[in-house]
Amino acid sequence: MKHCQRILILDDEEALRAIIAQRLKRRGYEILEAGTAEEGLSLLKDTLIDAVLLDIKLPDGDGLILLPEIKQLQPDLQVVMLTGNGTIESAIEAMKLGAYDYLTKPCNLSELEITLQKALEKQKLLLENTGLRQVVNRQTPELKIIAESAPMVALLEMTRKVAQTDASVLIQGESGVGKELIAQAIHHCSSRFNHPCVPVNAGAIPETLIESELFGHEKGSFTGAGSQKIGLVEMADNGTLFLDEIGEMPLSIQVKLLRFLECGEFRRVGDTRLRQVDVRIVAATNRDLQQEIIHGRFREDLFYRLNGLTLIVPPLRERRDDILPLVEQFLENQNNKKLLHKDYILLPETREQLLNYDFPGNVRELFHLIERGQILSIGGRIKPKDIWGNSEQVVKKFHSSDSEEGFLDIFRDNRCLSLEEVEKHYILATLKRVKGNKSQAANCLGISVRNLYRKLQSYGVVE
Ligand SMILES: Nc1ncnc2c1ncn2[C@@H]1O[C@H](COP(=O)(O)OP(=O)(O)OP(=O)(O)O)[C@@H](O)[C@H]1O
Repeated sequence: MKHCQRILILDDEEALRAIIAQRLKRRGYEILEAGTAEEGLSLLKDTLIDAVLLDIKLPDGDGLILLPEIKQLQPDLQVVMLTGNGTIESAIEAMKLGAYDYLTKPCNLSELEITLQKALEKQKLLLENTGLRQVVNRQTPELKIIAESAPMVALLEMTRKVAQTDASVLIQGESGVGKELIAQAIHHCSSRFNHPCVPVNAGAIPETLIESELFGHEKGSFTGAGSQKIGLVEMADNGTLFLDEIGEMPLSIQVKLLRFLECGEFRRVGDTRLRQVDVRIVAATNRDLQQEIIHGRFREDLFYRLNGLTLIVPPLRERRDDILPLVEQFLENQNNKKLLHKDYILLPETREQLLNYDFPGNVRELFHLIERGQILSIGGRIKPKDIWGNSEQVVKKFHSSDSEEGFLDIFRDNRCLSLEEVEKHYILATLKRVKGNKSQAANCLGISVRNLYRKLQSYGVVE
């Protein structure tokens, strides 16, 4: 998927074009040539160009008049003017109109090469800055992953190995286990670490907007597209694109994503030109994609494309050695951020109960519970009831889920239920218990409110 920079030489002197083209091709640039303004403009309408070498005197036009037209067609590209003696004043005028620099003929090829190189660096910086303004960069400066248990130690070892390759990675695991953290670790340990790691949450973007979020759009390409927008795939150029909750990607977008993954090429919405980027793909899901394929909700060909390497993050209940170190790290972080009272300690019975709890919402639920414990504790000593409410509730929590009124009824007639059905019943019972308060229910379940909404929508409970 490597993208080489493309330069257009727009000059009517064929011999000069040939010399410059030969030199630049040797440096790895892709070169296009045009001898007239008309030819140049027609190329710029169909092909994305990174820089133009533009002669001021053309047989069918003036470079100074052409310059604003070029900039209008492709605002990001850089223009270096070529000028004969006596037209230097025009060249200075061109710089006022937005040209990057000018060179006088006869050209010194080394100088020309350096000028173009600088122009292309500027263009890249401009693109990155636009990207940064548009993306909420959620990368943490120092990535601390707690891994005391044997399964997590093994997973981190695998993560390090996977990071050294450029293969697509699929991270699987229940909600809140730390899939996003592992994705960030892959990026940070890879050779792409000083380029962006851009997250895309397929479940959080409305279906009608996903394509333009991913691939960008041109001004006026649809109602509401008031300005040109660079898509997330372009922002991730040379870095990593993290496709979170890939299982929730609508089928219509899955086709477009597959095409992009196969060749690294895409089109902005409302643009006919093909663009190319070099990105590494890391995807994550808490769904069983094989099941999704069987039910026709996920494309098999996309699954095989994404599934270059698979990492499975185990649920917290299968790696209990991580529970207390995670709590310690959470408390330490909050102290560092000076959010709360300094010395919080877990009473021995609190530790005991945490170690025996099953955490359906995994690490995210653990952190929510500790946060609640901190707020309700007196003098920084976190008791079980600060975390789980009164002791009666605590006992109920540990007896599976009979705190959720009516939940156990679904098992009483020995019905055989899929995990999805059990989850649905549990969620609805929890919602009933908290009298429909969705943020409280999400908190109890250890999932985000957004995630809860999506699940309720899929049950047809909310619109
Ligand atoms: N091993 C770990 N060490 C430290 N913090 C962790 C670890 N695992 C998860 N966390 C923290 O738990 C929270 C949830 O993790 P994360 O968002 O990565 O989970 P996820 O599996 O991507 O969840 P979802 O499926 O809901 O998107 C985050 O605050 C994350 O920093």
